[in-house]
Amino acid sequence: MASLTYDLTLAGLSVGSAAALTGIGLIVTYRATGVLNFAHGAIAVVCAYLLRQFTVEWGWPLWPGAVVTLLVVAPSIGLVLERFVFRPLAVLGGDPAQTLVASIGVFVLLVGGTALLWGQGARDDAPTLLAADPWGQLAVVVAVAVAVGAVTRWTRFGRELRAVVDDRSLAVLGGIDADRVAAAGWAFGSFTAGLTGVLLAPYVRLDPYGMPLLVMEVVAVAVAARMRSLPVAVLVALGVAVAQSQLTRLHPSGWAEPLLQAVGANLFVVALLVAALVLPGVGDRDALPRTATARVGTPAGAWTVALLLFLIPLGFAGQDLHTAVQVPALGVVLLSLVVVTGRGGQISLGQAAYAGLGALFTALLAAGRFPLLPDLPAPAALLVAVLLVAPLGLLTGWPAIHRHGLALALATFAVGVGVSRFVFAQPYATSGLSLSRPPGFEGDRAYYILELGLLCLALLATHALRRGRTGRALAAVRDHESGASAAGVRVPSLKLAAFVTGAALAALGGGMLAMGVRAFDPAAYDPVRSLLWFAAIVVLGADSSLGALAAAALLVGLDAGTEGGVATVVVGVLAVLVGRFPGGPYEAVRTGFARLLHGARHELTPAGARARERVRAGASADVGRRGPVGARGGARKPGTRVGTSVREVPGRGTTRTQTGGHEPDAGRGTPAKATPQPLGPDTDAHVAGDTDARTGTGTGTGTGTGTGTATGTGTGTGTGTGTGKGVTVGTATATAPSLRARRLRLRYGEFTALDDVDLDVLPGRVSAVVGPNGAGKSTLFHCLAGTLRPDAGQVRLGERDITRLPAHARTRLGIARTFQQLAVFPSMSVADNVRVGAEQGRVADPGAVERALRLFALDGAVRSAPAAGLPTGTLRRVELARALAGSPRVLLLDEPSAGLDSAEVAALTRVLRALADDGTALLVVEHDLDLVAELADVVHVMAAGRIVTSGPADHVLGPEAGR
Ligand SMILES: Nc1ncnc2c1ncn2[C@@H]1O[C@H](COP(=O)(O)OP(=O)(O)OP(=O)(O)O)[C@@H](O)[C@H]1O
Repeated sequence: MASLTYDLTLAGLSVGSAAALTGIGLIVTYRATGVLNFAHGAIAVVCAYLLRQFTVEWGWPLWPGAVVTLLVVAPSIGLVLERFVFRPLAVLGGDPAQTLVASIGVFVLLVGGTALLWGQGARDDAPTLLAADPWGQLAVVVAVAVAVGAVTRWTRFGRELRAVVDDRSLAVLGGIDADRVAAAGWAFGSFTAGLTGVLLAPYVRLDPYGMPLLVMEVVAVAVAARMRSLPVAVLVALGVAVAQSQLTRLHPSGWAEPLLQAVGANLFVVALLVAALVLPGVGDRDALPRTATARVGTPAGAWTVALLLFLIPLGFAGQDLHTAVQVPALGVVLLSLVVVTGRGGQISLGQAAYAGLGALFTALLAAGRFPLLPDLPAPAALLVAVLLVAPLGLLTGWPAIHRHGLALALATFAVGVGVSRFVFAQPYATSGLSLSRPPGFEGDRAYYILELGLLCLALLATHALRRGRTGRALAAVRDHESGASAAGVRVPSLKLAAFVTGAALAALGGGMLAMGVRAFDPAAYDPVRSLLWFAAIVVLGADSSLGALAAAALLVGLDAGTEGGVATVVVGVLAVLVGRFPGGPYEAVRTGFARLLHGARHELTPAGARARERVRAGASADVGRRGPVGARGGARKPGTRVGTSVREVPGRGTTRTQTGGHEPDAGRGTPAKATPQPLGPDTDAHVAGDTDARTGTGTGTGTGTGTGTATGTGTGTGTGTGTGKGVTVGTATATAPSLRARRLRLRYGEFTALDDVDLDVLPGRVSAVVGPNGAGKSTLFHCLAGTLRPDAGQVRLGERDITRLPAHARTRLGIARTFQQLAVFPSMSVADNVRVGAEQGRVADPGAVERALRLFALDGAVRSAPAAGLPTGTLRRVELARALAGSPRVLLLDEPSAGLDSAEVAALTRVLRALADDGTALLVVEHDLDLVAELADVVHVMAAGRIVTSGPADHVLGPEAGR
């Protein structure tokens, strides 16, 4: 027994050494470049094939072949990738999601290239570099780990590496050549990949698809080491491998046997699931790159052309028709990615799992082998399978609630690999499950027609989900998750819904694929497919149903028309390039054609860009018009309010009176509304008018006060003489509640950021929080907005305790917010940005969109321009309009003047003041003391996590402030 233990340990150490090498390579590349190299396994396979080519095919001696493979080819692959794929991306801004897509592209490209060059079949004659005896391999691992540790710790290069890892931009400013460090990281990472490949190849099947996946399964080792510690990676690799080896000794009988066997054979997959789903996410950064999810405009007539192209196969016969049967089915699978990735912005590298489950369940149900369910006719089996798989979408949907970017990629990849190993690779699934087509549709032509029908249904479902309220909410989540949450979108449930719908569509497509070939083939739903499909949908227009159809046709057609692997290579090349072209490949092709045909780019400028240009022109004119208002407004004395109004809202029993001030130089300003806007019948609306928000020129009377009376029934009258302050934004809700914080405490580790903070944000008042950097202002703001939960204390809205409510729920109660860093939805038009706020806000008020647009002068050409690329001042207005469109009762503004010029600040001040006059409770966190003095009724000064002073602005800031 002792010797068996010893032998199994040795076997485990041998596998563990290869895993440790992979872990070391992944960590070093990640540390040097910030990229988790998904192509690591593919590089390993390329090197293994190359060594075999040198030695077996060309008859080279082993060691020269190994030296060329490992010391020349492998590092060169890394250098080429760094120079031509990842360095250009770093130059463009180093978006981690873009590099993730590129590394998946490299994976797909290398796997496809390997299949093209060496065929798709497995080889079992790979040369053995080191004997199965693990000691040699272990020695290599230890030597590599020690060398990396020594270089990192004691050499100049190591210091440079650490500097780049800490802060790349700072390191570059300090004179360090970050590209050289990255190149070295890539070269070393590729060397370890090559070494893993040639060491593993003799002991596993050398094939283009299976082996890269096998190598990538051990990414768990690097994740468990938090992409940081080499000793932890080596220990985890060896530990898991030895445990996996020892598990083969256990032979329990009964139900546990297959489970234990599956776990024993796939302990690295279990480790991957734990590392990706249970441990905190690594590299938890943003979602997908914009180019990956950019809405691709559909050229006129494209759907007609697509329809005709999809009808062409009806004229095919024989093998061609049989092949064509795969296209609609794959189209349905890819539509699932349009929902999840294209519209929802969620990375999903596990979609093949859902397609495979759909196929497997359909086959099992039709064969009467599904537990507890009777055998069903094929159509019913497909339907039930879809219903059963849909909730399993939570497997990836749940991790997506808290994970983004790389962490979500790993989680979904882990689920895909887990399902593949623990479900698809089990005897019941691999023992040849056949599947018949529905009666009446047995022939390929008839079945193709049935598929077209199902594809149309899937297109309709996708269309419904991408249009309207849900579609806008999904796009908002994709564009800016916190912004969406602040607008009131229920982000977690929407993500779950996207993944569940995606799983259902994938299951439908998977079942159709299986019926097409009349069998369940586990290889057709391999996790590598997930990567290929994801890359295909990203490069061919993620947020485009037409793109999904094109991708399906491309994947099936290219492989059928040429050699297997060509489609993979094409998709890989496109995915590698996707980050290089702003707007994605379509835009690049379109621009290229435009240049070729007309020699001028603008001639084919899409409508959105044209609108943007119009808007830019308009925006500058607009700012010009605002100039005088800003200049005048900025000079107003503190403590005085101009443009006073008296409003009565009998219906609500509210009377607020503000007496006006003196405007010393208002003569240059905007003429006031002589007659304040009567309130409409909808007295609940906060945003009722926009009389002169956009006018900034003219002659005023210099001084004066305005009065206005409005009734809740809309019959109000008003009189006024102007000072130019006449922004009327609607009526206050008489019952507008206060937002109150009591004894808020929050610690970041040992550091106390909030220490017993009390704060009241009252209706009709502007409260401001000021203080030095690090005082705790933002932390307090986040506690009020719901993005942070205090350790102790309470936040109340009126009588309601909202301390534990998330941000979107607070928005729906009427607490809107804006962000210091703009949080607009760049792919959406200005009007749609505002519409999201109206649809998800406190009250669904269809008129609120137009009112908010008018109030912020966004109702001209700018309304239909995509938000991406608009000037900061315009985007601030968009964000405010979105916040107001939800009819908030409390408005929280985090440094609202950031990025605005003085004219824009003055215009903003006017609108905010009017909102407060209208009954909204405003809280402003602001560094600009002039603005605070101009605007705030009450100022709270924070220092070291406490509110140290509170009072009227001129008391707290001094009478000179704001002059
Ligand atoms: N996530 C965090 N982890 C640890 N410390 C944090 C975190 N966020 C903020 N802090 C620290 O808490 C303190 C308060 O930060 P906060 O951002 O609330 O201050 P602030 O007054 O808004 O500063 P600024 O005006 O510079 O934005 C600071 O010392 C900051 O370094």
